[in-house]
Amino acid sequence: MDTSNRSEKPQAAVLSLQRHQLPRSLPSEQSIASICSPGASTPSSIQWTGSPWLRDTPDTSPPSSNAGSPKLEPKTPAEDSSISPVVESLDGSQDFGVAKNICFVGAGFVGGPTAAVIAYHNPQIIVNVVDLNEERVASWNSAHLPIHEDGLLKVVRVARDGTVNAAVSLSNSSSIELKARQPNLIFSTNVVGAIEEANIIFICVNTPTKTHGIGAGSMADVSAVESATRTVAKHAKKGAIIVEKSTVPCGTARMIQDILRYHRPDTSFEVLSNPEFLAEGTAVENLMHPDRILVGSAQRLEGFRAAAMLKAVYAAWVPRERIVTVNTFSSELAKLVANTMLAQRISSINAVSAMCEEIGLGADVDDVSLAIGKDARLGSKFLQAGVGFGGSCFEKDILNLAYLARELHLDVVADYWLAVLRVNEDQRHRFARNVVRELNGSLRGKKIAILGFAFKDGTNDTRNSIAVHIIRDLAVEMPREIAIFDPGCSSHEILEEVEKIGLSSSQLERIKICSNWRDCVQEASAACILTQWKQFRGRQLGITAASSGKGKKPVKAPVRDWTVGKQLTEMEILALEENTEYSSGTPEDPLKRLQPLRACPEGCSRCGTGSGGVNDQEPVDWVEVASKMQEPRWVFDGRNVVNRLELQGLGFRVRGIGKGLQ
Ligand SMILES: NC(=O)C1=CN([C@@H]2O[C@H](COP(=O)(O)OP(=O)(O)OC[C@H]3O[C@@H](n4cnc5c(N)ncnc54)[C@H](O)[C@@H]3O)[C@@H](O)[C@H]2O)C=CC1
Ligand SMILES: O=C(O)[C@H]1O[C@H](OP(=O)(O)OP(=O)(O)OC[C@H]2O[C@@H](n3ccc(=O)[nH]c3=O)[C@H](O)[C@@H]2O)[C@H](O)[C@@H](O)[C@@H]1O
Repeated sequence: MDTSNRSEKPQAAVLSLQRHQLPRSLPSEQSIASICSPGASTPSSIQWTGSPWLRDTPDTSPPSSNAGSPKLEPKTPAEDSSISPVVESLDGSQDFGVAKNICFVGAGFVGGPTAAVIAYHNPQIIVNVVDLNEERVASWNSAHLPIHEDGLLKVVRVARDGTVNAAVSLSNSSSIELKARQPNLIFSTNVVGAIEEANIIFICVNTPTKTHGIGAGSMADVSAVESATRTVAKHAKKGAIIVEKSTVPCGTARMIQDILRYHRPDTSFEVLSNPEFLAEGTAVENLMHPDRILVGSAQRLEGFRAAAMLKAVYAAWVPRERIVTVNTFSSELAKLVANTMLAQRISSINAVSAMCEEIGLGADVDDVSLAIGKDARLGSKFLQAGVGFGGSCFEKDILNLAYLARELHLDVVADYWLAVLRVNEDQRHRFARNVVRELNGSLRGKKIAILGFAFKDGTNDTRNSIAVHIIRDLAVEMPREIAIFDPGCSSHEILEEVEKIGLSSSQLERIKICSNWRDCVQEASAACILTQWKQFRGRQLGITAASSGKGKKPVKAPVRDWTVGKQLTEMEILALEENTEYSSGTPEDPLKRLQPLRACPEGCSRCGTGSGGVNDQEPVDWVEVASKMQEPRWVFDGRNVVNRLELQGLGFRVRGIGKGLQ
């Protein structure tokens, strides 16, 4: 990587960057400086190729043509975060308007569930969720949602389909009436129509890492945000509030504002940052009980008003003290930092796991996690060692944060964040190397079973799964077969990801996707557990082994006299469902208020496979696995989910993560 241009950067720009005052213009071809730290070893996939904020010639092009990261501007005194406490005093019940119609642009993993939960708790607000992807929208409108998340179907059914009148008999022989609820959640491809109606528009589109051009492999591609914003700019009604929900580089709210001004110079819009912190697999739980809701606004009266209006939407179910308001840049930065620091904990414990394995002498990373997690300053979460973190966000957000650091000439800081990724990459390679090494250095003629493809349990999301990286490493060894089974992902989702990793045709044809664990392990020499699905712990092994530990939180609804004839909130109805005795109904619908499930078209390919296209849910029977696998029956437990001693008792050789051999 060429670093020679660094000294040619305009000194004024450098100084202003140090004061967080970034020039607004984009780089010309000639002035693009490589920002790779001299001598720094970055992962091979990460190349610092451009500096989108540094250009000494004025940018005269319309904002809509600016590709790549947004531009940052000097803060005005009014935007100083020190005055943000003002927002805390605005509670939305004051004269700032009340949202009646909300639009989500982007019905993905975040847009769909977030819109559904907002609609669920705000029956008086119409929530439109729009997407360009017709198939996805059709799926949201069916009984088979495109996303597999616990509890999501019920939330969607209540808001999308409405409910029927219901009566509940209480144990004190009184009863209460639950009035029917009208539908208020609509999924469609009518992007323009929904934008035109909305008071609040959430932009919730994808922001992957750029794959080509300046900043390829490191910088966030905000082109979908730009494109959605252009549509919003053309069609939003006067006074609509635009909310940036996607995870974006610092300064994107300003870019959105620029696009809005360009298309609608005579109308002023407020842009808020409201990043999402849900984790896949626990999306509904996280949305129902968020640790915090973060709202970033411009630090002026209109910004505070807009923030207050958004706060009022969340306050329908989130305690006000959990709704944090800051300035827009802090909010954008906080999201990237949160993900990076969560990933950093995983890399830290995975680095320890590598040491445990090398030390030998029985050092066990799970013991270390347990011991350090008891320290209240460290806490016990995100200390589960494993085969590394996957998913669509951690890697891209770390790259995004490191890119910003590099832009700010903070090379040591950038390298510090990138080390989190380097450890993660190394953890995956180490795992694959160990498989090959334990199988005598060659996989030729051998079958390898992959148990788990989703990047974590509880989701059908296969994007950037850890499995796919390990499969690539193993495929190079030309095994007879690599068989993959995941209880949460459909075969086409798995195949789509596998096809992206650039395997040769002879490597690809050795990969087989199975719909149950029996076929997967049949005649395999080794089984690799790559996702922490509870089914993999096995029938014999109980449910006490390390797991993702998602307990259902008790519903904290205010206790009051149920018989008072006021319409109950959904939180209160949830509490009622948990606390009343009922003689009929189903666990999902104890009060019998749901509308019948929407009928599928004849021959629906997803009927019978569960709501998320889910495969065989039967727990793995390790006794049976032992009879099906071939010697030497290796189990490489990349998630430390099985009971090693019990499996060894069944004749398996077991290698976990961070388990020093005794
Ligand atoms: N997946 C996750 O768990 C989390 C994701 N995020 C962030 O949220 C954002 C969205 O992520 P996902 O929902 O996972 O992405 P996704 O890819 O599942 O969904 C994005 C959707 O936006 C649609 N879209 C793109 N351009 C559009 C346009 N102009 N008009 C209408 N629809 C359009 C796409 O068709 C797609 O369905 C990203 O910035 C991500 O980093 C934040 C927190 C959690
Ligand atoms: O911005 C995002 O997309 C989201 O990214 C993560 O959520 P997510 O990636 O869905 O799932 P996590 O539970 O964070 O798991 C990420 C990866 O880390 C792994 N992990 C997690 C925890 C742990 O202790 N060890 C570990 O290896 C998981 O198996 C998984 O592969 C964050 O947890 C969310 O707060 C954030 O909103």
